[in-house]
Amino acid sequence: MIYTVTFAPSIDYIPYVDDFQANTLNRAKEVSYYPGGKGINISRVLKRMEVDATALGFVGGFTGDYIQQFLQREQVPSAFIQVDSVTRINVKIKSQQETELNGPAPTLQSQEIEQLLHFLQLHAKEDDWVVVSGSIPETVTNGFFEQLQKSCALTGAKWVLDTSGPRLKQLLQYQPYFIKPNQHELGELVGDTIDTLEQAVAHAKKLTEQDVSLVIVSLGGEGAVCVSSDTQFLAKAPKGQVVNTVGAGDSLVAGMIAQLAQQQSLQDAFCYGVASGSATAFKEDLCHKEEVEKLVPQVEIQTI
Ligand SMILES: Nc1ncnc2c1ncn2[C@@H]1O[C@H](COP(=O)(O)OP(=O)(O)O)[C@@H](O)[C@H]1O
Ligand SMILES: O=P(O)(O)OC[C@H]1O[C@](O)(COP(=O)(O)O)[C@@H](O)[C@@H]1O
Repeated sequence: MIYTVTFAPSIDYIPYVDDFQANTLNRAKEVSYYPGGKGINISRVLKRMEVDATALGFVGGFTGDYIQQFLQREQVPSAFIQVDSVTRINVKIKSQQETELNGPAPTLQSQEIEQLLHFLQLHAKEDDWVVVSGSIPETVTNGFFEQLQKSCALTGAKWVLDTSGPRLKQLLQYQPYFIKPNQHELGELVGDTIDTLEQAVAHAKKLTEQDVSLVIVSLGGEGAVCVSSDTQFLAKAPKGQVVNTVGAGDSLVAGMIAQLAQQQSLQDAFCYGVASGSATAFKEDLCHKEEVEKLVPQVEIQTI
């Protein structure tokens, strides 16, 4: 079983606007509302790939109800903890460019966080995966991750971290199996600007020498690099008409884990992950299995 943890779910509100301008009234020609937050996106993609996964996290208010109903309709298994605060709405304006405005993560009470930890300690067993993705509220202390690491070490479950900012740096000491920063997030993590592939690979390599087994750096339309202690791959992304890149990174993570959990090789899993990211970038909502499989042969993988 794969458990996705979204501390800060969202409704992704997507207005499509011709020629968006700041400081004036804009009118959207169309809008969409999707359940969002990185772990929730990963769970939705895994469901479409016919891989067992349960979405965990914290939801509240009318927005939380919307997310739960949406996931139920798609038959995405979930076991959310209900909280008092209203789940955030993240705005993703699609115009000539994409402009995003994400709300803050919720403030969680210590007993709510404990409830999640107990669930994971009870359920995550050997060969299971715990994927912690997206913003992490400040009230979720490092102690949570220390306990999660201990529990995974005891059971043989793997835990994965896809977050950004200072928390990514702080949490590496708890040795997630893999991380997936994008180019910008890797730069923030290592305190350097990443302008070239060589820089991305060199920094990723250093990270694998410290706390992480695997580092995937996603490079948007360029593809991604995958670095472990003994392998280095570059995958060039397929070319296509980009419609909406929200959730592309989450789809990459979902595709990789889906394959790794089915004992596929790292190279095949990475290729499938990159195809999944691109399949999502080429449509409005998240990718489906058939779309991913059509793109797999177009991903150019090379050992670097
Ligand atoms: N313009 C694009 N064309 C083709 N594939 C894309 C494009 N943008 C993203 N992708 C795919 O999605 C993956 C993740 O995208 P990226 O934007 O790097 O992640 P994030 O959403 O986490 O910032 C890329 O590695 C690539 O496979
Ligand atoms: O928790 P954060 O970092 O604010 O990110 C949440 C946002 O990221 C998303 O999960 C999309 O992530 P990616 O584009 O990186 O795959 C949205 O659904 C959500 O609005």
